[in-house]
Amino acid sequence: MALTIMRRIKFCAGHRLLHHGGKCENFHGHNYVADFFVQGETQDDVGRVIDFSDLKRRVKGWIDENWDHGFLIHQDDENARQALGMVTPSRVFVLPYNPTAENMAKYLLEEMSPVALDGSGARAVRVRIWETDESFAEASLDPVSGNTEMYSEMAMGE
Ligand SMILES: Nc1nc2c(c(=O)[nH]1)N=C([C@H](O)[C@H](O)COP(=O)(O)OP(=O)(O)OP(=O)(O)O)CN2
Repeated sequence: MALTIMRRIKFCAGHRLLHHGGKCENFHGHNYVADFFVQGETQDDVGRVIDFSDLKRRVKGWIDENWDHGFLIHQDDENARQALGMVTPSRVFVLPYNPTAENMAKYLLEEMSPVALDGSGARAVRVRIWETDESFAEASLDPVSGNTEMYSEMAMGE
C-alpha cells in the first residue's frame, strides 16, 4: 500500500518564455502554488510518512532560497541573462529549459526534491505547479519505470 501526503508551498517569481511568440515572451510574474505529493515506505511511531512541518522546511527552504522573489530564466536566453545581470540585487535562477509550469514541476520533481528530501525516508512522486488559479501542470514519477510523466490542464472556458 502506498501512503501519499501533500504539502502546498506558495511563492512568487518572474520569468519569460523564450520563443513563445506571444505575450509570455515579456518579463512577467506569477503567484505560484506548488503541490508536493510525497510517499514513504514506512510510517514512524506517530503514524507519519514525514512530518508536514519537516516536509515544509525542506522544500519551502529550497524555494525560498532559490526561486522566491527571483527570475527563472532559460539558459539559452542570453538577452534576459544580460539584462538581469545589470540589476543589483537580483535573484536569477537559470534553468536548462524554458520556465514553463511543466518544466518547473519537472525540475522540482527530478532535481530539487531528491536533494531536499535526502535522508527523510520520503520521496516526491508528483509535483503540481499552479501558474494561475485556472492552469496547472504536473510532473509525476511512473511507479514502474521511475520515469517522469507530464500532464497539464487549463480550466474549461478560460
Ligand atoms: N502549457 C503552458 N502554456 C503556457 C504557460 C505554461 O507554463 N505552460 N505559460 C504561459 C505564460 O507564463 C502566461 O503568463 C500564462 O498564460 P495565460 O494563461 O495565457 O495568462 P493569463 O491567465 O493571464 O491569461 P489572460 O488571457 O491574460 O487572462 C503561457 N502559456
